[in-house]
Amino acid sequence: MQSTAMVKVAEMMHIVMVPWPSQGHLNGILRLARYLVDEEGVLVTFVYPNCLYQLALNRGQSKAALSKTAEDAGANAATTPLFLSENLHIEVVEDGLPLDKAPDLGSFASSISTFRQGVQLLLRELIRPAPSLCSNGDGLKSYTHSWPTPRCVVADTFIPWVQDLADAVGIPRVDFWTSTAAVYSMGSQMELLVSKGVLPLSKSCWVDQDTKWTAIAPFIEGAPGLPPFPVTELPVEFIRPEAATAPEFQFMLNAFSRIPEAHTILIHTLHELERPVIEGLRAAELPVYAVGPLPEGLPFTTGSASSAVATNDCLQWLDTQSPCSVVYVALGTIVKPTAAELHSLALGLEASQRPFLWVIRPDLIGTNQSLADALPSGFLQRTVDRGHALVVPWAPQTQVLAHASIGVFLSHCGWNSTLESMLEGVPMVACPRAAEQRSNAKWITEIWKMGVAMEMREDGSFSKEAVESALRNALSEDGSVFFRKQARHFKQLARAAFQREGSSRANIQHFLRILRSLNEQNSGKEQHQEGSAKSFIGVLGSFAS
Ligand SMILES: O=c1ccn([C@@H]2O[C@H](COP(=O)(O)OP(=O)(O)O[C@H]3O[C@H](CO)[C@@H](O)[C@H](O)[C@H]3O)[C@@H](O)[C@H]2O)c(=O)[nH]1
Repeated sequence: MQSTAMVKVAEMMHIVMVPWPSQGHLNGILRLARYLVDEEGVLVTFVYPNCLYQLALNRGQSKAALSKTAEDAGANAATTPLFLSENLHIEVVEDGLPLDKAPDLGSFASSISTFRQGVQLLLRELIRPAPSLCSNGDGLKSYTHSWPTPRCVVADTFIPWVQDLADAVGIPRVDFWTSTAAVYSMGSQMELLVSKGVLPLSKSCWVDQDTKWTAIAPFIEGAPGLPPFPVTELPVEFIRPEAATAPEFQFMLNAFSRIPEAHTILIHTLHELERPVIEGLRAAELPVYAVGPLPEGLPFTTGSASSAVATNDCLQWLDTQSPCSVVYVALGTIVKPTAAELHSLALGLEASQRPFLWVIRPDLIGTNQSLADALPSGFLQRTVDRGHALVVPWAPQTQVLAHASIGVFLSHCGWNSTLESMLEGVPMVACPRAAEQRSNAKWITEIWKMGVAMEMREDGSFSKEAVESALRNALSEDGSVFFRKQARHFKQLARAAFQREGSSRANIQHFLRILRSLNEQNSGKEQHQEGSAKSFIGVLGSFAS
């Protein structure tokens, strides 16, 4: 006889979630998983790419902390499902990526088949009607509990092949986008821009063919919800001179060209932040829903965020600083400033005469270099040794930003960092380096006006003077009052998103109603029946708001 708990589980909605294997992409979707489980009573099977799992362990997270059961703590991470809570099932899947460095688009492209195969096996396993207790011999374990067939697979926009896997098992793919609606809108135009011959940019568009950042190309028109904008605002991978032959370009083109196949699109943004763009995307018949900024959930969502050493070092040092005085500097998990840029940052920070907490990841320092070698001569003695600064390999960023001593966040404008800064009402100094960060920086500084843009040279590099001047502007008496007021306004909006009447909460509930309705429509039908995807579109239409 089934227990009451088992009966209840059988009635619950089950969703599979697949991130793109990089920290910046993992964080948002993992937060969504936790939210669905904790607040909406959904069962989630979450694919955790092995390279990120190992990275989290290496950064000081104990296996026991990653997995809440004693059995899992001693088991082989690559093959063992981890149970973080009764209703959140983490499945570590081999991704073929190197464990010693953050994966880039290039390395991911070459290892794609390993990850794809792992996800495919998992999906097939989950769709099996009856669970079994033994290993299936493919390195994946079968479940020991009977969760219902997944209703959909939510996957990062960068892994569009999940569409094929979802089609094969007869469930819809839901696209999860980890950046702004604005950049999604730009991406939705990529195929068209290629067919019109606008992209890849012709070499004649470049002032200097060795320069990655400066283009004299036309404005782009027609992106849903966006006014015409200069081509240089497109993500760097779209426009760099070597784009035509770069694997990243084809990779992006492939990802964005499969947008129309997704049954619904969840964007990790806030409706109130990007209303015209979201409305423009909907008018273009893209079923988008803003579902951010998702609250931080799992302790390991930010790598070593809960690593006791990093947390204590940073927070204790921040406790010794005056309110709103400290510059927090962190460039995310991928961006690699050049040696000259590291020097400009160091000297600009020193010249600003403000206390600072600076994250310098180990991979930013040469293999045979020490931290001191990577920085200007005597810099650490003049700053850290005198108690004016702290330099760490990794910081508990969300806790740092929440600390009362933080005055400004000098950031590369990665979207997670931007949302985290917004959630704490911290003004920003924008130092975009790659990907879609130039567009994010524009919104932060020109539209939301919650920070200062650092002046860039034509080739996209920056000087010590640019760092110093941006910090002085942001922290000047007038500047700090103005930017803090703006940042506080967005903090309120961001925090309201998941309150009772909050827009993102309502959007998530709306999305779940669509899935439930699909469930009802399909009840009594075969799970693998062709056409379930089409009926999903029908249901979506009837819910469209
Ligand atoms: O010392 C650190 C440094 C980073 N983080 C966390 O790591 C994440 C970094 O994410 P993000 O700010 O988005 O930067 P990237 O890792 O560089 O993210 C990539 O992915 C993002 C999401 O698509 C894009 O917006 C970026 O441009 C792209 O570089 C954030 O949650 C941070 O809290 C820490 O916890 N501690």
